[in-house]
Amino acid sequence: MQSQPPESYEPNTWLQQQMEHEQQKKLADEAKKQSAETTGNEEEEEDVLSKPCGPHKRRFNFVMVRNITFAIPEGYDVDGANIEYLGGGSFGNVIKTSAVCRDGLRRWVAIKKMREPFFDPHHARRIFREIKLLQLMRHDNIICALDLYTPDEENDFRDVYVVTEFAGRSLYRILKQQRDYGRRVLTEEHIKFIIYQIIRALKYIHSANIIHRDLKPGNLALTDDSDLMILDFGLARSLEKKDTTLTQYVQTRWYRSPEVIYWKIDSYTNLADMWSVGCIAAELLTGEPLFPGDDVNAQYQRITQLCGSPDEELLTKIENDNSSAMKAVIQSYKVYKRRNFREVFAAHNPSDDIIDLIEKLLVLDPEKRITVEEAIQHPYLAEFSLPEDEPRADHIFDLDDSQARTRFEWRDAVWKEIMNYRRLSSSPSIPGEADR
Ligand SMILES: Nc1ncnc2c1ncn2[C@@H]1O[C@H](COP(=O)(O)OP(=O)(O)OP(=O)(O)O)[C@@H](O)[C@H]1O
Repeated sequence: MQSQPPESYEPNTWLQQQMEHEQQKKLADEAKKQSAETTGNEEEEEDVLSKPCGPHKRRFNFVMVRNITFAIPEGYDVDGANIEYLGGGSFGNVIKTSAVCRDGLRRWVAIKKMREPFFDPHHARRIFREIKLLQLMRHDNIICALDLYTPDEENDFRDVYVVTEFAGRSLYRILKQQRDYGRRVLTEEHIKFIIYQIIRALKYIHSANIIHRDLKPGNLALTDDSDLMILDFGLARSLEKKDTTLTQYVQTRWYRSPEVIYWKIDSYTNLADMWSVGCIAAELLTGEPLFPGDDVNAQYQRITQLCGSPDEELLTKIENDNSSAMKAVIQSYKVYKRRNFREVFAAHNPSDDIIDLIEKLLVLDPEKRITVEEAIQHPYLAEFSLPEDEPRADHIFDLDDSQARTRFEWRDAVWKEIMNYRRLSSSPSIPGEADR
């Protein structure tokens, strides 16, 4: 059981403190802006920077974007015209700007300000995992942390910022635009290259014993050259570790595998990610989400209408892995036969190979689903396949996140991550860094 927070940190008080903190920053920001406007002094920008603060005594500009105050470190571009709001999910808000990096190049970067990172232990653990994985992953198709900071002092630590390379537009936005304008921008070649890169990244992720658990178009970004990056590792976890607490958050339901939603809740494996790849591949082909169920029952119906109901063998596994009650529930649903995928997708003129791959991905029984190592060798991807350039992780990632911690202990752990963050050559440079 999680220990209770001290009284002064009851959620309401905590929230109130967060809001006051935001308010103070807003006021400071406005005051600085006004003073800059009155003097009209070009050099005023220097004065807008805060005093050195945070664990590394960096200086910050406090910039408002969509009513949210972002602490942007000295050295990053803070010209409002160059700052773009990319979006906000349940766990943070993201902006795009640029910064001169340690290798001398200017890069577009995405700055994510975590939303109330230490609100409760689950939330705090999610932030911890995301930060940990963004530092561990080193792969062309996976986003990694270029900077990790807070403007706060340790005794008043509330805000966490993670900087990653700007990875292009999200696949969600691209697909939505296709639908909105009724015009296809993703060609067959694009689709194949996208699927190849997702599977190439998953080969690495799974070899590190990590399950992503949240693969969906919104977590995949594409550059103008069609280079793909997997974003967002907040829901990822180590394979061996059981974790009941986060199950409720897992994945946008449409891309979730049946064993995650219905029958193996806590013991699913990395094959759950392969189901998500199947859903994404079918969506790329048709332009529409494959299983857009309004609720879990509707979702189940859509899945079984296409993939067929569980057969006797799978029902026995469900009974053994879960319970006979679960088996009975599954049996109470209407029974469907698996459809012929070639016929279902015929209107989109698919190649035999893409249909064969989707059929092998969208298999109800995870033990019979294609693995990432098999998928990357599938004939559909042969055109891009280059085994010597499809790296596996060189070790299993230890997330150090299995023990129960209070949100204050998670906060301490995140503080340590920020303190010990090792900057890359592609990380934004800190002015005067070379002299430090
Ligand atoms: N490095 C990046 N490059 C390009 N776009 C990014 C980058 N990081 C985040 N984004 C975009 O910013 C938006 C917000 O991202 P964020 O991870 O906070 O939310 P989300 O994934 O939409 O939601 P949730 O975290 O609730 O699943 C998304 O549209 C995402 O595609």
